Amino acid sequence: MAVAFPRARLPCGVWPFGGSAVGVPATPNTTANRAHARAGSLQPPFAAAAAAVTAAASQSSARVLYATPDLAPGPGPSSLTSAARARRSGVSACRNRNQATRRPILAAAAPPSQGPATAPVRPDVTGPSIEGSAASNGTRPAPPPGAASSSGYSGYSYPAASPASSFPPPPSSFSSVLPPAPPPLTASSSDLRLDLWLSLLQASASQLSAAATQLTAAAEGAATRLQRLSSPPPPAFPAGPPGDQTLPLLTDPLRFLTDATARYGPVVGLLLGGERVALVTGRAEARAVLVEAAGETYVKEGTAFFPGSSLAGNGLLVSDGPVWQRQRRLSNPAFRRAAVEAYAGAMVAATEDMMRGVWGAAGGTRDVYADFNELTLQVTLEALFGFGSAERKQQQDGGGAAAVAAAPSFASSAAASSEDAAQIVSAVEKAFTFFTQRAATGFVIPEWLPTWDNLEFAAAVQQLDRVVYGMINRRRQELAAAFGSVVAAADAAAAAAAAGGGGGSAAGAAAAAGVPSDLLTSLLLARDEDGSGMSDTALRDELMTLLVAGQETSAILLGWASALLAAHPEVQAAAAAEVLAVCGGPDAGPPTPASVRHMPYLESVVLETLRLYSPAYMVGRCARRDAALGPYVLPAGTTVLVSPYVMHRDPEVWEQPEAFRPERWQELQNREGYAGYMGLMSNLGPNGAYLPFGGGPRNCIGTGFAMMEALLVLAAVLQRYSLALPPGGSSSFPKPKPLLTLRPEAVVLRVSPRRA
Ligand code: HEM
Repeated sequence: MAVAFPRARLPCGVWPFGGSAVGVPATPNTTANRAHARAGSLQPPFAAAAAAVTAAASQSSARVLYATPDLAPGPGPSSLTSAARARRSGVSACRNRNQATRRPILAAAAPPSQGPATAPVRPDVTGPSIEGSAASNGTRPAPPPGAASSSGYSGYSYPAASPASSFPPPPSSFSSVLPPAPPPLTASSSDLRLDLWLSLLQASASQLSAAATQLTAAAEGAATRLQRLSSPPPPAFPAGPPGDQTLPLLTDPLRFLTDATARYGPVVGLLLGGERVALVTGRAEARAVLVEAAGETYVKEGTAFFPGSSLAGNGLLVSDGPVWQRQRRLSNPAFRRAAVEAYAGAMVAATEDMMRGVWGAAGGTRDVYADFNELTLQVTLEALFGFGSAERKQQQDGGGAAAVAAAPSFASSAAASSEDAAQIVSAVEKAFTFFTQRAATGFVIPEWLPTWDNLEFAAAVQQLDRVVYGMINRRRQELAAAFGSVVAAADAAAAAAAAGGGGGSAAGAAAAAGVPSDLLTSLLLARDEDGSGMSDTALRDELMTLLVAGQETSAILLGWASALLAAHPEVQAAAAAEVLAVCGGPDAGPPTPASVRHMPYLESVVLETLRLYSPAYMVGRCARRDAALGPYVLPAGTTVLVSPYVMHRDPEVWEQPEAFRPERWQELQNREGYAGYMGLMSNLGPNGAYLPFGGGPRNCIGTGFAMMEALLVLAAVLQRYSLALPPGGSSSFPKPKPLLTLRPEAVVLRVSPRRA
């Protein structure tokens, strides 16, 4: 049973990296500004006024609408930690304004005691949470007395794989209960919208007094922003263009970033929507922000233009502090080389599907960016949830009933997967369309506002939640059936990983027992030093984060790489010659993780593509305290935007910065020496100005995955096809469209099959 993926182009895109060119941010750490953040982003000075007006509704409904415990109705004060109590009572002014936009859970419509809501709600709202670290640090309600006890085993840990592991150990308490299976979705989407709408109204009505307080605070925040528009910058703030720069930035982000840097230097002081922003493009300064003072001074929380979303919840991209540390530590093993190589089959299979299917034996003119969007969605869904893996395994094993009987879990997953995949694909398509439209308008309308788009988006997120929680539940049962219990499965996986067996990964060990070896399994089996694992909520948030962070970025990389290869036939010829020499001609077997290791030129093509067209063209942080940056002082609350796009084209660092010259990477390697691309990217590059995957502790966890995918897909394509720009010369080269990410508008190429 083949999993059907939509043929339509996915207009995907969420800017997971902060620093979008859209929106008016809020300075963190004040209630007023958090309210403003929820009020969304408008052009100044309207933003300030809008913030004041909308803050009331935001605050009035937030407690009921969002599952973040300090905002949502949860257990009574006695069951909260002191931090959570403080936040509820408004004592802490510093809690993440982003989080407030992330969990539009309409708990008011159907409190847990009333049984299943028409619109399903997340288990952490209706039932007990099992998130150890979060519960203990106050970001989630603790499990109620009598909840199933802790998974309660310990004694092993995964070796450190990233700077994240140097952080202090996690909190030790952890309790585990399975959430109830999410109820089936019975209502139509218009019923859902009606319910959502009523919930919002109810919530607003019941929270008016809180709204009054917040309105005052929002008005103060708005006044501060308005005042900034007419006051001089603070002392020692970096120089920059006078006045609010929102409009020039929105008009042409890439030109604005480049020109501002050329004119004002490595740190530019900006006012954007009344917010103080420092644009950082100097090597030393970027290192200070992303590496040296990361976490201590520069954090994600409070970063302007970083609205967060209920889709990705409180996953790795947006969390900070102990929650992030723990999640990163638990997730790292799933992204080690052996684990990533296990997805190579999915990457090659998706490429072959694309070439056999829409490219065909005759080739033709295609928007390959659209094709790559489908391809990377297929790969991501297989890597995350195993969709399609059962079918492929059957084919690889010779197909037929014997193969299925030998892997009963695969078979049952396959049966469920087609339905689940269809639902996920349709929900993801809706959600990503929502993000793209939101970015394209230049406004960030807060997700809690009951607009038609928001309601559609909320319904899509709920659809995703229902399917994902259902899959988590099923996978727990599969693991328990195969190993006796989930705890035993995690123990077996840890033993296999320690011994280097099962492919050296938790998922590999699970696969040996007939359970799908995907990221869901890996994350489900991940255990911290105290033996605790991820709650279902944390699992869901990480899975959605990986989907959001990994799918479109990879499609963008493939799109730009193909365009550059088509525009530079000599580079394409050299890369294709390397691929054909290593793998053989179009009729030979496809590339593998082992074979792409022998393709240094193709690797250089990918690195050079990422230099010129870094999908994450800005990454954002917030100074959580007054910070000295070179000769400047950034007041607490300043948003810092580091721009890989500008740094990657710095003429002081890169010879002929605008030229596409893959050879430069071999020259660099010979001159400086580095151990493969991972070594190269670990420290902002050998010249301190290369950061397509970020840098420091918050670097991209999916770097290896993305590089492996790019190399395998491009090698498979070059083995079978040649690429050419359509007639029109350089004018047919795709235009960059800097929205949330630096995507191409379209990559229309002529794809022609190679002769054997
Ligand atoms: C070409 C593809 C990709 C690019 C250019 C890219 C780029 C980045 C960058 C620049 C960051 C750092 C953001 C910051 O510092 O604020 C980041 C973080 C992240 N990326 Fe990627 N990424 C890619 C693919 C992937 C893939 C395939 C996955 C997962 C399957 C992934 C998952 C993540 C996650 C979870 C984070 C947050 C890490 C943390 O804060 O601990 N990315 N990515």
